[in-house]
Amino acid sequence: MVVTSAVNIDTMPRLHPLEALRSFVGRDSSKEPAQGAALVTSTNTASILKRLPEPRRPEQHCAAANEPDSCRVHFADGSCPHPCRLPRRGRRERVVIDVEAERCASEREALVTGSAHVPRAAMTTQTSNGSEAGAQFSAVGKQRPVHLQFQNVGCSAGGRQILSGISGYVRPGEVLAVMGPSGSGKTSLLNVLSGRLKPDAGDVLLNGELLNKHLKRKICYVLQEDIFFAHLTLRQTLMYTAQLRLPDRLSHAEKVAHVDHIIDTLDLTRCQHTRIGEYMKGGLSGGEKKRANIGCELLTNPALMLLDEPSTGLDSSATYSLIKNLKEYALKERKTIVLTVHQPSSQVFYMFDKLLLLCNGQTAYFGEVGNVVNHFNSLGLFIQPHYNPADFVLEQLKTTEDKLQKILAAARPNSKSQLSADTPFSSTGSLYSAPYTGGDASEPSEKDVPKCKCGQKLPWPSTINEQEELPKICKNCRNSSATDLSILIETARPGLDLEAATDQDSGTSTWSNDSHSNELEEEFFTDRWPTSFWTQFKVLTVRNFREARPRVLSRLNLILTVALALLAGLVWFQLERTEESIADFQGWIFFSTNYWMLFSLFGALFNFPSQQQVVNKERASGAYRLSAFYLSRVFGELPLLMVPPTLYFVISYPMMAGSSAVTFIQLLLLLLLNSIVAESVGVFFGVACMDFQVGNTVGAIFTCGTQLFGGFLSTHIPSWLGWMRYLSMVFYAYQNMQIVEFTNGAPFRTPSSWRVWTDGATFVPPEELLSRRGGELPFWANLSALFAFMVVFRVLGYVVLRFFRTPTH
Ligand SMILES: Nc1ncnc2c1ncn2[C@@H]1O[C@H](COP(=O)(O)OP(=O)(O)OP(=O)(O)O)[C@@H](O)[C@H]1O
Repeated sequence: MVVTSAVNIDTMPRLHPLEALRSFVGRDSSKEPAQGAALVTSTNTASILKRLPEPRRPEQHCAAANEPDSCRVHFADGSCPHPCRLPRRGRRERVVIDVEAERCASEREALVTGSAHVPRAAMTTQTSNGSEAGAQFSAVGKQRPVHLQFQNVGCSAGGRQILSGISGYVRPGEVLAVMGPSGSGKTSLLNVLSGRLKPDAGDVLLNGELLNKHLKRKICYVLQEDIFFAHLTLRQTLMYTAQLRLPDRLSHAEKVAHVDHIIDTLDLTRCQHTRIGEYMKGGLSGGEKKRANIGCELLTNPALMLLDEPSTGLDSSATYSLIKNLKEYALKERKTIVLTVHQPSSQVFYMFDKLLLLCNGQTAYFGEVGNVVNHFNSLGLFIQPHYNPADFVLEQLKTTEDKLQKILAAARPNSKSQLSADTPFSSTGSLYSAPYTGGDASEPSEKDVPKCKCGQKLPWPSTINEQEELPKICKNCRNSSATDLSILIETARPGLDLEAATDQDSGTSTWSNDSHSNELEEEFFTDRWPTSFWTQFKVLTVRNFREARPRVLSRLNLILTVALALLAGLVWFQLERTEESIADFQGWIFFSTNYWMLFSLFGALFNFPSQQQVVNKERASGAYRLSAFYLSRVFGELPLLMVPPTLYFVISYPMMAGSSAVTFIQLLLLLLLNSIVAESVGVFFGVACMDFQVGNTVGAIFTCGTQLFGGFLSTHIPSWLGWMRYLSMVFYAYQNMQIVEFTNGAPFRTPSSWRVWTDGATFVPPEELLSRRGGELPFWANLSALFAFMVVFRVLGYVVLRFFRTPTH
C-alpha cells in the first residue's frame, strides 16, 4: 500500500471517502481503477463509514468482499469488522482508504478498502431507494423524515373564526391534498402548519414534537404567488438561493451540482437561462415559474413541504406533471407533502394519498383519497359514473345547508362513518395512528410491538376505546409523552413497512434516537442562519447589482439622462462668467441638484416595495440576516445609481461652463452625494409607507417642501418659517455646489468697481456672490448635514424593516 497523501475529511464533509481517494491519486474513476491510497482522518469515523456506498453494514461488506467493484471494510487484524468492533463515535479515529491494501496500522483504524473504480450507481446509493437524487439531497443536509400531525387546530382573524377543530396527519412519503371552496381556510391552515400563523387552539406536531422555531426550519412553504426578481434568469435565481440557503461548508462546485440536479429534476433545463420576466414582458411560462418557485424551496432539502395552490395557472398536463414530480419526490426522498389544490383532474386527484376537505373552516372529510367517494356514498350522496370525484366532493359542499351539516357532522372525530374512513381520531379528537380495521385494531406482530425509546414494550390497544387510554408516561423511563407513544404505535403499525420507515442514510429507525444522525441534522438546523454574514453580504451584493443593473441602466433611463443633459447644456450653453449670468449658474445648480434628488428618491420609493416582496419571502424562510441584505443593497446598487448623474454631469456641465479639473470633480462628487442622500430618504419612505399611493403622496410633499426651501426659488422666506430650510437636503447640496463654483471656479466680471484685477477688469468678489444666496453655513457644515441625512434615513429604514415590517407570510 502506498499512502500518497492525507486529508482530514471533516473539511470535505460531503465528499465520499472514495472520491477523496480519487482526488488524491488523480485518476478518473470512470475509466480505470486508481492506484495508491489516501490517509483520511476524521473526528468522527462513523460519519465516514456512513457515507460509504452500499452495502455498508459490516456483515454486508463480508458478502461483498469478493466483488471487485465493491467496497470492503477490514480492521487492523484483518478480521471482518463486526458491529461491536466498529470505531465508536466521537473518538478521534483514522480511516485509511486504500485501493488494494489488506490491513491497518492500528486497531483503532478502520481500513476501508476497495477499488476506486466504483460504479456510479454505487456512489449514489445513499438514500431510500438508491436514487442519484437522494445522494444529491443528502449532500445538502441529512434530515429525518417528518411525520406531521395537527390536532383540533382553531384559528381566528379579523374577529372571525376561520378554522376550527381541524385535525389530520401525514406520514413521510405521503401527499396530503387540502381542498375546499374558496375562503374555506386552506391557506390559513397552511399558514398554521408552517408556523407563520399562531393557532388559537390545537397543536401542530412534527415527529411528536410541538412545532417550534427550530422545527420550523425543516419546513418549506411554497407560496401561491411566484415572487422573484424579474431580471434574473432561472439559473441565476436558483444559484443565488443555493448560495444563500445551503451551508457554507458545501463547496461552490457542490452547490452548482445541486442546482443542476434540481433543474434536471424539475425538467427546467431548456429554460434555465431564460429571464424570470414579469407582466407584459417575456420570461418563464406560468408552469416554469411555478416549478422554479418549488425548486428554490427544494434546494434546502426540506423534510416537510407545504405548497399553496401549486397548480394555479397551470394547464391540466402541466398540473399532472407537477403533481407527479412531487409525488415521486415524496416517495423517493421520504418527504412529507401538504398542498392545497382547486379542482384537480381525477388522474391528479388519485395521485394524492390523503384528502382533507374543508368547508367554512371546518373539516368535511379527512382520510384516504380512495375512501372519499365511499364515505359520501355512506351519507347517501352518490357520484355519477365517470364523474370527476374531486368535482363531486366539492359540489357536495355547495348544496343545501342540511346536507352540509350532515357532511360536517359525519366528519367529526366521534362519527362512526368518519372512523370507518380510516381516520385516526379518538372520540376526544386526539390523534392516534393505529389502523382502524372494522372496530378493533389488529394485533401487531412481535417485531411491530410498539416500544418506547427506552426499549420498554408498550401495550397494544385491542379496541379504539383502549387506544384512548394509552399510558401518558412510559413506566420505565417516565419520559415519553402520550404523543410519543402514539407515534411509536404509528411506527409499529401493522402494514407500515418498517424497513421503508428506516432512515436509509443512517441505517437506523426513523424514530430511534440515533445520536449521530441527530448530530448531522443538528449541525444543519441549529445554526440560526445557513450561511455566515460575510457570505450573505457577498452573495446579496452581487445579486442586488445584477438585479438593479437592467433597471437602473435601462435604455430608457440612459436616453432620458442624455436628453436631459443635452437640454440643460443647451439652455445654459457656454454662459459667460459675468455678474448678469450668476442667476443662470445658480439655476443650473439648483435644477441639477433637484432633478437628481427627485430621480433617486422616487426611484428608490417605487422600486423598494417590489424588492421587499422577495426579501420578505426570503426572510420568512430564514435565508439571511436583514442587516446583510440592507448593507448589500447599499454596496450593490449605489455604484449603478452613480452612473446616470455622472453621465448627466459630464455632458451638461462642460456645455455650460469650463472649469478646472478640481472644480469639475468636486461638483460631480457633490451631485453624487446629493443623489445618495435622496436615495436613502426614498428607501425610508418606501419601507415606511407600505401603500404605494401613500408613499407617493408623502414623497411628493417632502420633495416639494425640499425644493421650496432649497434657497433658490425664494430668498425671502418669512422668518418664522426660516428654520424649515434646514430640513431641506437640497438646501445643503445647493449651497455647497455654489461655494465650489463661485470660490474655485473662474471669477465673475462686473462693470462696477468691486475689485480690480491685473488686466484692469473688475470682478465680483466670491464672498459677495455667496452672501447673495442668503446662505450662512460653511462648506463643512453643509457636508456634515448631508451625511447626517444619509445616516439618519438609512438607520430609520433599517429600524422600520427590522421592527415594523417583520415578514409573516
Ligand atoms: N387576516 C385576515 N383577516 C380577516 N379575515 C381573514 C384573514 N385571513 C383570512 N381571512 C378569512 O379567512 C377565510 C379563509 O381564508 P383563506 O385564505 O385561508 O381561504 P382559502 O381557502 O385559501 O381561499 P382561496 O381558495 O380563495 O385561496 C376567508 O374568508 C378570509 O376572508
